[in-house]
Amino acid sequence: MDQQLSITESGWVFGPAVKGIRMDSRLVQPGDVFIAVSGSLLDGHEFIQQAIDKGAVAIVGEKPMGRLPVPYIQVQSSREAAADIATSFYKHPSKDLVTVAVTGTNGKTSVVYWLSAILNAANIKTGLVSSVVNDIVCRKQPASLTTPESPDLQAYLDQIRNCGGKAAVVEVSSHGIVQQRVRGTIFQLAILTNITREHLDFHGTMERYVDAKATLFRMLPSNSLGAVLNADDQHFETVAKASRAPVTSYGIKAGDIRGQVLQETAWSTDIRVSGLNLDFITRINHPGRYNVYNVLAVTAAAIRLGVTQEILQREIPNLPSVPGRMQITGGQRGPMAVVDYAHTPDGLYQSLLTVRKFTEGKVWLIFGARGGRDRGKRPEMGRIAAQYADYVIVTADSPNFEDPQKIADALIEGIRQVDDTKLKLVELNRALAIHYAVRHAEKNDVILITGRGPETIQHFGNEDVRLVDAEVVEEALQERWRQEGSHVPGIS
Ligand SMILES: CC(=O)N[C@H]1[C@@H](OP(=O)(O)OP(=O)(O)OC[C@H]2O[C@@H](n3ccc(=O)[nH]c3=O)[C@H](O)[C@@H]2O)O[C@H](CO)[C@@H](O)[C@@H]1O[C@H](C)C(=O)N[C@@H](C)C(=O)N[C@H](CCC(=O)O)C(=O)O
Ligand SMILES: Nc1ncnc2c1ncn2[C@@H]1O[C@H](COP(=O)(O)OP(=O)(O)OP(=O)(O)O)[C@@H](O)[C@H]1O
Repeated sequence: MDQQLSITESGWVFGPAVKGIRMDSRLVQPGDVFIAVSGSLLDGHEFIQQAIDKGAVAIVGEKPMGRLPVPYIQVQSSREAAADIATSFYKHPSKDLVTVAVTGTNGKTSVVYWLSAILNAANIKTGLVSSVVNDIVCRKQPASLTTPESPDLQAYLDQIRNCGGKAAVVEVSSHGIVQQRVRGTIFQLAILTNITREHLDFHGTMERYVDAKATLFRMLPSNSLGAVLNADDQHFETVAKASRAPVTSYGIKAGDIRGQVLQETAWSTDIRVSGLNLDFITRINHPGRYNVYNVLAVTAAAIRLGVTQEILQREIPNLPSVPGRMQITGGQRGPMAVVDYAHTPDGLYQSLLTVRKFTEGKVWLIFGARGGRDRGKRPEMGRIAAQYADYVIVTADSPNFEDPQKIADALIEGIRQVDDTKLKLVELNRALAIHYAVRHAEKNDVILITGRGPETIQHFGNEDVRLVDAEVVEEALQERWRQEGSHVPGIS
């Protein structure tokens, strides 16, 4: 049996037959090393035979195994080993790139998109790894997790390097940090957007959630470009203390880099940016105060990466839309519909507040909550809905293996605590819920549909149903306009 994988004092050594690293047996191809993980739902060790049948040349796991037809290496932690093996196999791609991590409860994808746009505009070829898409400079691939498992992350970074990329901006979730998906990645800069309630099903307490985020900053080398932190966030001090690297802070109320809001309209905000030798006025063509914070995070990071004030001032007004974030339909004729990915209490609050600002009529909210995720946030989101929307329609998000009615009940409980009369309808069929709102809204009302953004599949147990909020609302609007006797193109 050829030894295709071994561990020596100086690290992992690979034989010539090794072609890739996989943690999912279903994806194994001939020549791959398969790493078996004992997960929360399944045990990867049970898929070792499948991996071998598919051509795995070596197996790594954390349990003793009987005799196998390929070499088996037992380790303490499969996830840690996976990260070490992957960084070694792909020859530490993060060291050859300026690799930037973006973490936080909300705003990660927006910051990843916008920082990479600014860096590309500054002629620094930049790839990105995000929950929406992975852009490896020479092509784009759809994403599944926010932060890929370590072998996939290292493979993406390797591809970015091979495609001539000089920098990579990586969205780092708290799951990703705890599950060692970013172990071994050398970040030059790490950005924190904010920390509010989320994922307590996974972390248990807020302290542990904050600590998971802080771990990313503990990982920053002391000689790196540093940490970029939101000075207005309640957990700023905790995370700043965790960072071994220099801290650059940003904010509206405090921070090394300060944003002063000069003028706000429905769609844009004019800001003056000052501090750290910066002083310029620019326009953010995206709605909401939260996007001022996202842009300030991008600005602080870009400055640390050597981008000039002139480039920032010129490019901030051109920052691209992020799919499924404040995506507007039907504005010309009304009612207007907004699809937004808000799925945390703070995200929902920010989203409703933003929509409220540009609504002359009533605000309709259509929302549900994801099954199998933080249950405690549901009544809180119900309370926020009843407080800031005029009409609330409770529907299904992606229930996964939970009963959609029970999820709805938890949201309704919160709504009832604030104002029973706000609850307009409970309709678990999301398409019907959207059609109902479009049929009943007045022309100057706004219908906000939250929770799923650009997602295409709703999971009901083992059944997958295709549903894209933006497509359904567009179809409903067209139907309404047809009945009103005039057809107007939907996307405005
Ligand atoms: C809670 C969590 O993070 N779970 C992730 C984790 O699951 P797990 O460790 O429990 O794994 P498991 O499903 O029990 O399976 C055990 C092992 O068997 C392997 N397996 C499984 C089946 C098979 O046929 N063959 C096989 O080899 C799996 O690849 C895995 O390595 O590892 C799996 C393999 O990579 C992920 O698919 C799974 O993500 C689930 C689907 C998920 O939804 N994760 C979300 C919560 C998540 O991680 N989200 C964060 C961000 C959230 C945010 O930003 O809001 C993210 O970073 O994406
Ligand atoms: N800085 C922010 N503060 C609070 N809410 C925000 C912020 N930025 C965005 N949001 C809200 O959160 C939603 C998701 O934004 P975004 O995708 O950028 O965040 P995210 O952290 O990447 O989320 P995920 O990792 O779950 O994709 C937006 O649609 C908006 O409603």
